[in-house]
Amino acid sequence: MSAPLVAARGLVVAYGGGGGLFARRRLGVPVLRGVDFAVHRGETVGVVGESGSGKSTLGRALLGLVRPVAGTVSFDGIDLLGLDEAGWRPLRRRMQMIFQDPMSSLNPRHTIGRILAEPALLHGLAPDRHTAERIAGDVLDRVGLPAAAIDRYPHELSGGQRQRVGIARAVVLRPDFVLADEIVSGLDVSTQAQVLTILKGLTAEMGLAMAFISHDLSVVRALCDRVYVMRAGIVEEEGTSEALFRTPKSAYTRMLIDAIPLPDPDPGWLERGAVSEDAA
Ligand SMILES: Nc1ncnc2c1ncn2[C@@H]1O[C@H](COP(=O)(O)OP(=O)(O)OP(=O)(O)O)[C@@H](O)[C@H]1O
Repeated sequence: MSAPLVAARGLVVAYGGGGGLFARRRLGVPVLRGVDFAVHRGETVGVVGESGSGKSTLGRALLGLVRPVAGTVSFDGIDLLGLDEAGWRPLRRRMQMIFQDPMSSLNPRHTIGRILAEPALLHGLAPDRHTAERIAGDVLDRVGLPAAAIDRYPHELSGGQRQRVGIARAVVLRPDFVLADEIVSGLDVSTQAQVLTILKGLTAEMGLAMAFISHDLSVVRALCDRVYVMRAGIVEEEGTSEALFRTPKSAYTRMLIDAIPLPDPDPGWLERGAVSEDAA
């Protein structure tokens, strides 16, 4: 297999060091305790595990938002831990995040058009405002929102529509890698299916790599090529979705799978999720 696009090796993260002279000595118990992780180009990788197992911390470390005390993180072969601000600049466009709560990550005073057009201008994907607005319109259309949404504000949209904007804002920059952390957990099941269908289509179309953090194993099963199971800061098990859900190796993974409320009788739900759009 080709070299991974995103890779972490021996990752150790501990919170609570604070500042001060003896900060290093005061590091708390590690939240990640030697994690190896990789996402290849075009691959959607799930990260599951019980609350507090370190999923979000792993995601933050991959984007350089927390600094590990040991281990390495690389993106497209570049050692992220050795980068200064100038080194990060060209990478910021290429690594994007979709947040759980788009309401708190979208500027409430900006229209959807501005929220989408500004990053395109800022990162030089559009030479002028007119082109940026056209790009914004195209992306809105791609996530199934009507053209009129361009003049709306985040609070004027439904939760599902806002999450489509969150996805649009991530992909408008044509990134190589997207981190999605619990992005559908606040939505009802049918809206979840619509949002995930859009995401699945976009990753396939754009050849996007994605790390998809979720506590919902049935969603991960339907969406992800490969899965990491986290437990108390380590990778308990890793495998293709097919193998891991069919024949889990560890008792912990089996327990998580057994805890899925009802076995999905219809594995095709994700493909058909976009049938009833809430885009109006
Ligand atoms: N900023 C922080 N400062 C201190 N401790 C933190 C911080 N962020 C997370 N933690 C702790 O690190 C551990 C792992 O948290 P993390 O959010 O990575 O887990 P998670 O698997 O994503 O959990 P959840 O599914 O509940 O979001 C938890 O014990 C949490 O309390």
